[in-house]
Amino acid sequence: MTLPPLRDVIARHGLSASKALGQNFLFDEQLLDRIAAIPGDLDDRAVLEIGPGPGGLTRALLRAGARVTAIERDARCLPALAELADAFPDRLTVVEGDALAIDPADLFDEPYAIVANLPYNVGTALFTGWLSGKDWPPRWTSLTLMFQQEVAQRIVAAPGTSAYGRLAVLAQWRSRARLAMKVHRSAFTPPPKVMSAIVHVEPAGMPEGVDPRMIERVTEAAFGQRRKMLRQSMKGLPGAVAALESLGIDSQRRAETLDIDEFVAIARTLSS
Ligand SMILES: C[S@@+](CC[C@H](N)C(=O)[O-])C[C@H]1O[C@@H](n2cnc3c(N)ncnc32)[C@H](O)[C@@H]1O
Repeated sequence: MTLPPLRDVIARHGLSASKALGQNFLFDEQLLDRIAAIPGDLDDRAVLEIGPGPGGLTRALLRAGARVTAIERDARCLPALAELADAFPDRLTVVEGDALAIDPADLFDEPYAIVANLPYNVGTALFTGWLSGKDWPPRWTSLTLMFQQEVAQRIVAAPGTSAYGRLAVLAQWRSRARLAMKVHRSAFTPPPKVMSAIVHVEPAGMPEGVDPRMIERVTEAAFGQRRKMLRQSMKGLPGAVAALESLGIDSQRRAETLDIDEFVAIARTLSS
């Protein structure tokens, strides 16, 4: 199927990029097809896309065979997306609204992959929300999300590195997170100031006996004062210093030296 070039779609619908909505569009269809391939075979799979804009990534997902539900906040993009829905009958549903105010579980009665190229602040807020859910495994099967490269590195960071912190523990304690692709700033129109990267996350087994809120409280305390020794930074969390001792974790260590299993063990001790 031949679709009009994305630049023509933008020009015809007058979609000048809005800075307030964090709009940086991707036009390179080969790049978009490579991004749509990251979640794996999408043929006849349900996909939630957030922030389709003029529909570049959307058309790549549709080409890959996905059935796409897309949430877009900018009403100016709707006519362009309606044209795409006509070109792929019964395969694209567009929901106008703020993704932060919509529960995706209400839009699907089957598991779905989430794919998005979002503004930084919205992306991080949605990401932490999706990873913090009480029920595990979640209804989503994977997250494929564009971030500023520096944020992507914090998500996949290993212990002992300066990028390792709350985001890494949140993304890795019951999921596998990998940096799937770096995207040069020049690929976007208009180009953002910083480089971007796509992170791919899949749910993994949930460690037993750990309250997800406790993981957050432990990492908040430990990394809240990341330069301090644990015996100092964890003082404010009742039972935490005793938990370190019972687990044989030296309280003179600093947060960034603890691996994910050690954070899980501390949270488990405090959850019981
Ligand atoms: C970086 S652009 C990406 C557009 C397109 N997916 C692409 O890759 O070219 C981000 C898109 O997210 C939309 N957006 C921003 N905040 C949103 C929100 N809270 N809910 C839904 N969409 C949002 C913007 O209007 C814009 O279309």
